[in-house]
Amino acid sequence: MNANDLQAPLDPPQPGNTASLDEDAAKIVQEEEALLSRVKAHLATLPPPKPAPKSDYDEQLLSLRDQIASARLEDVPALVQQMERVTGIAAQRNAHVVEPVDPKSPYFGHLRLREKGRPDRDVLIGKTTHVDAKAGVRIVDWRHAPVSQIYYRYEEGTDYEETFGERDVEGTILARRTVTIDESELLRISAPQGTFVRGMSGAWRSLDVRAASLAGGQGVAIRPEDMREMAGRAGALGTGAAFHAREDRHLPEIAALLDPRQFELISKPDTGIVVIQGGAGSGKTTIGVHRMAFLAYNGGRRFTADKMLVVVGSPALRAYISEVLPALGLPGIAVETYAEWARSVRIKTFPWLEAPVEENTPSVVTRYKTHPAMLGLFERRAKEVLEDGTIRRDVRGVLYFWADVLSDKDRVLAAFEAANDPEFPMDQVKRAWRWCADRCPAVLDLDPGDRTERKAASADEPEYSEEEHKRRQGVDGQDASDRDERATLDVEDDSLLLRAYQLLRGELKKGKQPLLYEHLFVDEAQDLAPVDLSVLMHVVNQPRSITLAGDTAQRLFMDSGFRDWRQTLDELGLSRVEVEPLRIAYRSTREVMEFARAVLGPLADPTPPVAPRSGAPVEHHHFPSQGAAAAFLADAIRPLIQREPRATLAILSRHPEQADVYYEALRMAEIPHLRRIRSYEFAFRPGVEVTEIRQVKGLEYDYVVLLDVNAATYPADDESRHLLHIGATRAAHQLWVVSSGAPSPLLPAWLD
Ligand SMILES: Nc1ncnc2c1ncn2[C@@H]1O[C@H](COP(=O)(O)OP(=O)(O)OP(=O)(O)O)[C@@H](O)[C@H]1O
Repeated sequence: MNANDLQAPLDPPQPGNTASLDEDAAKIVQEEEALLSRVKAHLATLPPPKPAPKSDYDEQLLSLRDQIASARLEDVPALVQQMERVTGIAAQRNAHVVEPVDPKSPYFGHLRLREKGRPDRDVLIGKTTHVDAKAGVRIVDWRHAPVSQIYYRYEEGTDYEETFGERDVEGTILARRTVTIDESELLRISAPQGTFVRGMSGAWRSLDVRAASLAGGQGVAIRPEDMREMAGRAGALGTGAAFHAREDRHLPEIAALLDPRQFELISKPDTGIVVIQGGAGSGKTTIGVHRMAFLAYNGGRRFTADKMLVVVGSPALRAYISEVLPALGLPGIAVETYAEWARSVRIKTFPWLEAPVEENTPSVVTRYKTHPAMLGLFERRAKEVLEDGTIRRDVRGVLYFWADVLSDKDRVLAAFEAANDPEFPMDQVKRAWRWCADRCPAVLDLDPGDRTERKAASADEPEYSEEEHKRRQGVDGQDASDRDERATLDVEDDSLLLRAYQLLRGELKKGKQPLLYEHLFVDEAQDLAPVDLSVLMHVVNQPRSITLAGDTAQRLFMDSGFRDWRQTLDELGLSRVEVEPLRIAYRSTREVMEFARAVLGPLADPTPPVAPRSGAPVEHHHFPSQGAAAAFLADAIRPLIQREPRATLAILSRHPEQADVYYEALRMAEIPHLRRIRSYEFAFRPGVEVTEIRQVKGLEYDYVVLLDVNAATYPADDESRHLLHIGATRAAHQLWVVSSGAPSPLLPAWLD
């Protein structure tokens, strides 16, 4: 074969078992089978890949050089990019070998292109690049920009214009198909003409039009949408949708399914801030991690794994995405919750500050410390003290500054009066100020090195009452500051201290080096305060490359200072950054999304999401007591587990005590694979998990039951609305709502 072989029509198709398909569909299947046979035959001729020694990439580079020598012009950029990537990876410590093409699943996309004056050619999209012009096989990594742009942006039958290396190319997409190849077998083809699946017997059949549009959520697994008639009867849990589901329920790697809008966000320029506002299940996490893969591939040595940070909302979400990062070629990326990250950096920055963290911070104090007015005050005061030189420039000076700003009554009151926040009236501000004025000096006294100095400067301290003084001095008259109970930090102080450090001293440090990442992805950003985001933005190297993803409808920390994206971006000085909306809800069915939107009431986005899949109606089951509800659930769950052993079911309550009651009842009913999740230790495998809604943020299940959706548990307030919305949108296929007392007023009237 020569370099032009891919331009020739495909080998005569092997006759497949396509009897039930019409002529056009059969032709498509036969073309794809022939193509796969050719690729398989070629891959079988390759020597088995030798694991390259960790520090030696010469072999891979030599092989790529040989491929380039015999490649066609338009293939050269992909190969050069792969070479750069190998070189870049080799440069990292803990380097990993670039994977060869996996013969079991060599590609997931097929483009047939026609360019002016050239014969037609086939380009396959996969997870790594392999071009063998002689064998007529051209597989290109999905992250390789020009080719992937054609794959993701253009539809079959449309004309395209792209730049390949130095060359502008115009052409037409003759065919654009997404294929599922597993264990070297072609199992599914999605094309504009239809979706064709191969059954167990080897016979191909066409999914009906409705089912064919239901792509989503399960990665390469085949969804048994056409099995829906099996189940979905009212009063039965389970729709049949989880029958063939994946065993592993971590976030899937779904490069094959990305839609043009998602790809647009993933492939945004590597510098700049991309802010994604998308409803539940619209692919925010998916985009964040795929964008990192894209940057790592295209950004050369800048975006190596050790230079990227992912900040997630909970340990559960960290576990959820843990498997996809290595699968995307990103092993070793740090994934942390903000609280853990901030705490550890604060401890490293202020190692001598051994203040315990307060467990019962009043909500007014949280509001005070995370309020944008406080961030503004920190920024203004830092500028002033730096200008007038009234600040110690060492790390201890940062602590003084923090204490001073938080407890300077006049300035604080002026700042909050100017902010004029109706949700934070001045009497609450004063209460919070009192807390700080009380505690900050006690924290300063923890620093033995500075205690003497503190006493000398005591004229600046907030005044203690005589009683407090006595307590501080200890009843025996000795200095008892070491055991002053008020010498605690609130969780929110981590951010304030870190921000104060940045404002006064510049970059945070990792050892002696600046703590700087090249890319930051923040998921669930709506639960971070502007000050948290500000700290994070300043640990990213210039020119900044950041992805912020969040959903205002899923806010859980109502005191966190985040109101909406626009306001938060303005507060961060990012007024010109666009908020990128995502509209397609991939995870949940239309029925689930309708319910989830209804419970939001006035908090819902005026533009409803588009949910392409339809499924079982949401059902409300009302019982007089928790016992009766639990007995009913046990009866519904047992057959579900028998019918669909791969299903995942979440039974979600608002409070842990409620989850305990149902868990105990289901345990006594001997429900198999039952797990009570108390502290984010999710299994990501089939079974029944009983937990609280807060814990499942960001995760997904086939089926969800919301427990005790009673008026007493979910009154008509914002927090209840957000919680119900989050709980409901964990469901991919079916949602039940159970009440065991007077139902919540948030339930839509149409549910009964
Ligand atoms: N283009 C797509 N086609 C099919 N499935 C998709 C697509 N994009 C995302 N998904 C799937 O939709 C589900 C939800 O994605 P993801 O978790 O990224 O959404 P999210 O916006 O972060 O959700 P949440 O806000 O609820 O945490 C996942 O199963 C993901 O694989």
